[in-house]
Amino acid sequence: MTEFTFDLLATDSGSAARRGRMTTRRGLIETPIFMPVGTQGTVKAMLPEALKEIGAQIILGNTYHLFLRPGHELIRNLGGLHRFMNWDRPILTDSGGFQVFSLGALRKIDEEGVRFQSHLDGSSHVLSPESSIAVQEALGADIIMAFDECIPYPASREYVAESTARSGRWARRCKLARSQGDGAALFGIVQGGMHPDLRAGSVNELLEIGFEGYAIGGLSVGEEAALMYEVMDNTLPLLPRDRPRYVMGVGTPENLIEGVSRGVDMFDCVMPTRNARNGVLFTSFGKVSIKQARYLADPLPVDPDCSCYVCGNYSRAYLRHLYQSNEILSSVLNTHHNLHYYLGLMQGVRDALDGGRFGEFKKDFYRKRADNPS
Ligand SMILES: CNc1nc2c(CC[C@H]3O[C@H](OC)[C@H](OC)[C@@H](OC)[C@@H]3OC)c3nc(N)[nH]c(=O)c3cc2[nH]1
Repeated sequence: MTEFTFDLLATDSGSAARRGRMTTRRGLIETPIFMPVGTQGTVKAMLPEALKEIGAQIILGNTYHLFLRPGHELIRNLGGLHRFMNWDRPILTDSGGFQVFSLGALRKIDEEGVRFQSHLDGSSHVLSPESSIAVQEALGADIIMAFDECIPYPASREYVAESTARSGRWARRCKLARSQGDGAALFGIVQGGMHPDLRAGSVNELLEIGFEGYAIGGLSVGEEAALMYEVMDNTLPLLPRDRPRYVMGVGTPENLIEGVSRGVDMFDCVMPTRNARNGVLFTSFGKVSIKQARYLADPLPVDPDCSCYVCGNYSRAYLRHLYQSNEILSSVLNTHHNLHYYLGLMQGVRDALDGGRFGEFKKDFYRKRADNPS
């Protein structure tokens, strides 16, 4: 029996946006929510205390990475991933399929699962629905994802259909593989590429199996934003209203606002953390590339409208200096600011939905960017 619930608290009058609350065995999660990515048991450059200070409610871990290094049994023997990384709030782990395809070498996919060579030392491994669930349970994640194939884009309709059907069979095996009494919630992942009928077929199969939540996979794989939104438009209305919807790997601030408008509850993306390490900062008026010469002696904070620790204490000149000097603190401060921006954006969305003014919030979001084309 999982201790997982989802309550729909409010819906927006002018869109499909919704305000919700998840209850997990490690605490509440207010939605819509952005989940910082913590691939190898750390949200890069962030102390857990700093993550809490900026309001992170749940973070992500990666089955593929932790399975290969340091190993899920080692982490289990040390008390699980929460203890290992000193994070006592919820953790969601991906099932590893995507990473095998984006990182693994010489991989071979068949009905059993995926055989691949580690990108670290070339050693051979197999990930299957059963082993992926076992790894995620050993890590102790509070929300675990079904083992699937994230279909590359573009792909032939025939391949999309075959892969989606296989991911459906894998989803059924994942549900059967769960340990009874493990309090984690298992989410199914909808595939189907960019084909509405194959997406609908995938939804129907997952609904028949039954999951605590539903992810839309196979997006943010290089398609145009318009196509991403079209798939959301076709797929989200088919999912149960009383279950969380999670779009994987999404996205830019605009993607989050558009996804919320279409009824998405959960998002994850490496964008705020990866861009931080590359000196690209998110602000209410667009992106700032801190390495640009114009910031050399700029005394202003990154975003004068931002209330974060970084904007309260450091100038653009200093952040540019750190980046140019390749200082470790550059990644720390830039990541702190970018995650504060992403989490703050979603806090603003939740407040707007609570106040019945999401439409105004969305207009204001775009107006601020239009006034300052970066
Ligand atoms: C970017 N576009 C993107 N990312 C997709 C991820 C991975 C999400 C994953 O993306 C990184 O792994 C590479 C993150 O680590 C760097 C992971 O956080 C731990 C995150 O796990 C939820 C997908 N995962 C599955 N299982 N199925 C998908 O269809 C899928 C689609 C994605 N599109």
